[in-house]
Amino acid sequence: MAKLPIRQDIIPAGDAPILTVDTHTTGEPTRIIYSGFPALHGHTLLQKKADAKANHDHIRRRLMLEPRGHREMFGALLVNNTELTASGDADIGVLFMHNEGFSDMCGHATIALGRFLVDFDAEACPGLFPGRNLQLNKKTMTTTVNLHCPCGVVKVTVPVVVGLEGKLQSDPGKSVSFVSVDSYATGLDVDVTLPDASRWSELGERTRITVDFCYGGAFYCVVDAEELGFDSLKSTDLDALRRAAGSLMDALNADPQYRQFFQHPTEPDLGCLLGVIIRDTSRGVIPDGVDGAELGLCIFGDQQQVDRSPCGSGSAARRTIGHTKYNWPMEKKQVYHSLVSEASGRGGFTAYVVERSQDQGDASDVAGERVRVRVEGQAFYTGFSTFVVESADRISGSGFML
Ligand SMILES: O=C(O)[C@H]1NCC[C@@H]1O
Repeated sequence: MAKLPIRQDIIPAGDAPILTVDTHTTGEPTRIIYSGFPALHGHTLLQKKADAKANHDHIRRRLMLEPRGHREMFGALLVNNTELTASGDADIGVLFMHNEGFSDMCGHATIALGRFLVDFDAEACPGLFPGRNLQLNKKTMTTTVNLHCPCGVVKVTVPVVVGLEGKLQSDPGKSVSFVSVDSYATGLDVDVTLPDASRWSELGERTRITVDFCYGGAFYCVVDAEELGFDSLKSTDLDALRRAAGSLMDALNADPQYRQFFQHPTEPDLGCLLGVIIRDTSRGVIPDGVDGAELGLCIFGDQQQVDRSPCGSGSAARRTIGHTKYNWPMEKKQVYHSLVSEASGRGGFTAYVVERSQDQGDASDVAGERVRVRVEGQAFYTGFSTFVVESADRISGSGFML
């Protein structure tokens, strides 16, 4: 363990110290775990995810929840050997985690990982990404990393400069981008009936609302703020929005008739509704060089975690809705703002369709064609940590959330 600033032999309780690099992407944290997490059993990334859930969830809780984290923390565990790194289809794997479990795609974390996977010092992280062989595109001054996420391979493009000793370093002043897996709408203008137990006060007397469902590496229910009974996203009580999103999620998960809108065509394990994205198309600062903007709020997971970023996988899903429902031209660049980027005028995610997917799969389970969406955003380093649990500490080993 690195030299500690205290005169104390920290005797970790069983587990090795865990080393992380902390980042934020438009305010949304990503705690990148690069050393100390127990080796995961299984050949495939999804098998390793199942092992992490079954046998090491206490460590997820330790790193995501208090006192080391908080209810809005997000994490990314690097996995340097998966079935796709073995086949050469990916460079390195990742498992995403948050305050109540693991998720299958995360765009804001992917943007942060793009920088870290270019920047990390191989000597400080022995064994991490052993096959790292970054190719420099001198014309665009970028390099790419093929990231194996649970949803599939995501191609990450990182602007770089040639830094110390001629090694590539990410350029903190430019946006990292990624091209996500096939994105497609699964339901447009779907009527949802809300049972009394799943209604919220802002609905008034209404018992039905109309929503869209879309996949952008994770499944989302996308709905306008007004449809939920809120006049906008700007001056609204975040807890009221959290309650409404939680009630809507409960109603969608409880009623089998809606299951069709978030079933994965090939991997049952990926068939879950990650969150609700509340849209306010009346707002959104339009930066130079883009065609449109909208404000949104991604509320995800069973604990209604609130994404501070515009949500990368959600931006891919929403841009796909623009393509499918509103027939936007593929090259139309839309900026997706969160409350943080709207307030600061910086950090919106730009998304546009780069291609129609070659394999349109089984058209019966989608509400429009499958497309590939590029999402761009900026991430920054915020800290570097060594996390331990002292052997006498009987409180914090598995985290807690009040
Ligand atoms: O940016 C994203 O895609 C993620 N942010 C939190 C919830 C989503 O997974």
